[in-house]
Amino acid sequence: MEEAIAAFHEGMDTFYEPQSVTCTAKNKRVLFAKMYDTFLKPSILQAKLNNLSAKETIEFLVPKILDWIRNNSVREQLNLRNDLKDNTKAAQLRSEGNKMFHPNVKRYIEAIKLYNESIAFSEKGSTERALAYANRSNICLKMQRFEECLKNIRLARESNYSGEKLNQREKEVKNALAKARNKNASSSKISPDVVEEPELSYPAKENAPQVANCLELRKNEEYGRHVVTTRKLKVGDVVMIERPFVTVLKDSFRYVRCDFCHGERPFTLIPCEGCTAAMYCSEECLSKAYNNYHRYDCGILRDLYEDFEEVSLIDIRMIAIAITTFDNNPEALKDHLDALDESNVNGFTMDWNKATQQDIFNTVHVLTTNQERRHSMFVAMFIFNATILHTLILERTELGPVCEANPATNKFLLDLILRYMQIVNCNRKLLSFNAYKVNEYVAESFAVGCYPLISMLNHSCAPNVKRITLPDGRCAVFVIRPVLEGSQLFDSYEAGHTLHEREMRQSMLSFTYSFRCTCEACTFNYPTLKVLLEGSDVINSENKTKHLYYNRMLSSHEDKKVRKIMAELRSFLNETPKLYPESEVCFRQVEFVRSLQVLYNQTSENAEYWKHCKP
Ligand SMILES: C[S@@+](CC[C@H](N)C(=O)[O-])C[C@H]1O[C@@H](n2cnc3c(N)ncnc32)[C@H](O)[C@@H]1O
Repeated sequence: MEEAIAAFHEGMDTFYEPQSVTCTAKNKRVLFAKMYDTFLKPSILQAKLNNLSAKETIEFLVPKILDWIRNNSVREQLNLRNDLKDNTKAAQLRSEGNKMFHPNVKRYIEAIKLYNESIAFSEKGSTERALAYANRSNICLKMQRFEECLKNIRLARESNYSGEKLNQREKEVKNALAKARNKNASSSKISPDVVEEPELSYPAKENAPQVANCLELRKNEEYGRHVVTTRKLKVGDVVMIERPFVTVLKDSFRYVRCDFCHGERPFTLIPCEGCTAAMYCSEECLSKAYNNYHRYDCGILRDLYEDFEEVSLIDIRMIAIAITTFDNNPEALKDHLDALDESNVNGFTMDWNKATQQDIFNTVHVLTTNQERRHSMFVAMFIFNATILHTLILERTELGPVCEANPATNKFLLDLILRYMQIVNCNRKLLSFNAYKVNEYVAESFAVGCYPLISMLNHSCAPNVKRITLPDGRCAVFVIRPVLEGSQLFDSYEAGHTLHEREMRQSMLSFTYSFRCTCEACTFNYPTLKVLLEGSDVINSENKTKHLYYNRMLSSHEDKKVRKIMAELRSFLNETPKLYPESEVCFRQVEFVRSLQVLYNQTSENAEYWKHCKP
């Protein structure tokens, strides 16, 4: 068992960015391991001896885990606490921001993040809030973001800013703005290089405008539900473009992006007045977020970010969306689900043109949980997390009194938290953008979400499609290897053979997704790019030269150049008689994917910010 726990930690750390796993989240795992050793192990064994099904095992374990959590002061040990505004903390954060802002330091991006956090912690109308906005206006001025500077001056005044400094700054900004406007009016306008949005390469299904009509959903013993193409597909084809059902920002973007639309708006974020964990780009996003989900995650969001892994964050947001979809009435949601015939829900045949929010919700509710396949230890860990989350929701949201009055609703809520935790665990996808790291662009994820139809794609370590996040959060599925008519489409669950060794991929896939991968890359042990690069034959050295050339072009991030090489790479991949995984084909495919990211992912404005900062 220790091995399983070690694999569990290792799996988590290897694949889910250890830096994003907070100290308390690690504590929580240690607590879980303690509980496992003290009493869970024999209980699970007993469930096995009694031949209990996964569902019965859960019913059997829930009360035991609940008792253990209550009797072992788990909440205190995890330091879970109400999220309150705190002007002292706000002042501290602002002073750290000032250090970053200092002319000798000039780390404006870090300073902005700290000022934003200070704004989030400050009380409404407080001097602290006014000062943080005023400081943010100063950075805007330094970075020549004049409109945003004026907005911050307005926000500072609305927060009762009383000093003189802002009048002078406002004058300065207005002058600079007038000058900039005159300059723009007199200079000839250069039209920006607009990259067209990708579109489906084939007519859409009549019932589902987000899917090409050549895709069908099938089901078999080996793969469960899976997606097959009824026509041959070429590299570069776009076969799905789907909107996520739910998304959650990653921790490191909370003070940079809007919690609702996820736009990168560090200079103008405004805080939620109920918590310190969510900021928005506008009153409109703030109110949409509140009505769609935040009324249920407001009181617990900070604890979720600090003490739980991302699965729990998305889980709670899904619960919140589910309840708001049913007019904030958990009992109506329960009645709906009691009456739902899950086997009849099929996102590929449903009419999306007429679908209600409730129909769309059904497609997510029936995503796979893998409950029957999952190792009991992991089921127990989900129960442990779900039980803590359930307690927090009861204590800190309006669902508390509703559940107290109705034990059936109370149990339903816990069951739902547990179900969605399992769904999220094996269906979540990363949303990516082109981040700028001092002097180069890299693909990075800023959020995690769930998509109803894209979730039907199974995994291969040598996939034939690639998901690309578009700037509005939709995900486009591009073909990256020629696909024969009648074949299955395979995505990669962030475990491609070009990056990870077989052993590592297989342990992650079995750990998170509960299946043993038998894809071609696992069967024939395809090499990683590193191994291919280290090869020293003549073809490889030519290949390396080309790889360096393509990388240079890609890192220029110039649309025209990238579009040209994207077309070149696509033709090569469609026409080459060489077979995958010959090194040339692997390299060109990796470069092709990068060209799609450069062209279609949203590109951070960070490169622009850095011009004003100290390197
Ligand atoms: C995102 S879902 C994919 C759709 C799923 N097959 C279904 O029926 O809903 C992920 C789950 O599908 C199954 N799966 C994905 N790729 C697989 C593969 N290559 N072989 C077997 N099962 C796979 C695993 O159970 C995995 O946890």
